[in-house]
Amino acid sequence: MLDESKFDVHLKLWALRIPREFCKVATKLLNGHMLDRPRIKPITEDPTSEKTRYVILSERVQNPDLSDIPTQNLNELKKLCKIETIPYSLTLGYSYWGADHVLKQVLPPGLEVPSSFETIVNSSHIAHLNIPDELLPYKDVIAKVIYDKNHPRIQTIVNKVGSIANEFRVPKFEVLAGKPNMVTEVKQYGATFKLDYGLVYWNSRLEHEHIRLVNKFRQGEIICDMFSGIGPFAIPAAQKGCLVYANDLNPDSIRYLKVNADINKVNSNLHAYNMDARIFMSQLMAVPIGESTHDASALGSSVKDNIDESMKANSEERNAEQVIYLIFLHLEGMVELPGNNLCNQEGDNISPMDKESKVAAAERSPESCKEEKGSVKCADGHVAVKTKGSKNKRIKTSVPFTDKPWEHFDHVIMNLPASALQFLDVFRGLIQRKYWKGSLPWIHCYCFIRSSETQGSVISEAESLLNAKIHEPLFHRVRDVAPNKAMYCLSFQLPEEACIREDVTNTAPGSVGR
Ligand SMILES: C[S@@+](CC[C@H](N)C(=O)[O-])C[C@H]1O[C@@H](n2cnc3c(N)ncnc32)[C@H](O)[C@@H]1O
Repeated sequence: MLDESKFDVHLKLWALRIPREFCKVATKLLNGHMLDRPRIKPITEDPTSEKTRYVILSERVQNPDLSDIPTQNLNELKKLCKIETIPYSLTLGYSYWGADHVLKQVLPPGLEVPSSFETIVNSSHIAHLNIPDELLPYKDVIAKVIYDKNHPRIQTIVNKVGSIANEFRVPKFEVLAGKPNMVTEVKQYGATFKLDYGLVYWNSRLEHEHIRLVNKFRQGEIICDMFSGIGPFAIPAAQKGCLVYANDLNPDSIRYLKVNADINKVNSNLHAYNMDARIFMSQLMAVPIGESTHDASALGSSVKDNIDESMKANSEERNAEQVIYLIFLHLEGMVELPGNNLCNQEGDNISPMDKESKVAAAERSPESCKEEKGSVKCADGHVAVKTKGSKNKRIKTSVPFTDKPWEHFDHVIMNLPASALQFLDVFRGLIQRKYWKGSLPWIHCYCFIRSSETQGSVISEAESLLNAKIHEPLFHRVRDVAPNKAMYCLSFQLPEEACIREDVTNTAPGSVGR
């Protein structure tokens, strides 16, 4: 327990009682001789009369004859009004002192005082401490003081326990003071994110990176976010008018992603999935039974609309190919085969090829565009995103979504820096030439580079996982995470030799180029 009375400091001062209308002129004449303490007003009420005020004098004014104040100033004031000198006691208690002052007295000398903290963002009510080992015996008192000094802005004080070892990248926290409420709301560039800091990954320091990457996307583009978290890339991309397929292994992240899609009114162009990223990409590229194919034999052409009727007959075969592909990856140790939990948040069938459970734009009446959750879906699959009444910078546009990722997607985001590179082999033979339209996608793969490593070594690793040469890779330094470790974003266009498979019946999927 903290004995708050231990911090009381009693000051014996002098004050001048003056008519209240002379306060302003007295302030000028007594400049430099009034009490000068942070957060304390030197002119205060007179408890005995409404018509007078106390001007509290500085600790330096020791004599009741006021000989410490220049006589000329004092005489000028006396000429203007009647002044009366009275003793004035002031106690500066626990509530007056800042956290730094209090903790310096509480902690043993020589230990650094941890009066600063990080909130998960400025507007958040959660203060996040990183108490070093030598201060752990004092963690409760540190938390109490920081809580008392920052309440009500701060309502929960947490301390990170251990290092992040779990696959969801969620730090463990212990609540040291305040309400054990880890649910908070943060804002980034016009988007609102609700999250439970104890259940999902969140890092405010990535704010600039989120927006940097999203700025590269254009409205109407199709984005696959393999490790989406609660959506700091996915939601702004959807706001911009992209169609986003977002996935995360952590069910809580996907729960909050859906909440955030609702809050930001982008449900109509964001699909959320909860599975391993490898399975997600494979499922995304699985072609549905009965799906008509296009003669898209040449990569690089933008629109192919000659329907190849003969391919329809092969749809069952293609569906079987997707199953073979997953079994193949499983046998290779690349994926866990999906169990019953392979569904998205609404419990839909996992496959994005299931048109019924996805954007049903094509099934709508051709005459009308229907308004739905802040956007307008039209029969031709166009989505017009509204801006009215929303603070968010959503783009008013008409977006020609294909909603057939096996035909085309533009960008893949892979923000799992500790191991995203290892997932690059999922792109081997992922794209079937006969369905694909347009240019090949860009991959944005986050990684850490230690001082012992080079960008060249990262490229070598990526090329060996893709089994293809990467042309014109781009590295962007995101931030330093430790003295000899930095986070980078490696962006490159997926090489054709890595990702294209001609005919799955002849070539075992996933084995392309091995
Ligand atoms: C570093 S966080 C990035 C989250 C978000 N994209 C962001 O920028 O804040 C990595 C995310 O990957 C998820 N994750 C980890 N392993 C995964 C896997 N095998 N498949 C899919 N998601 C995974 C974690 O749950 C976590 O939310």
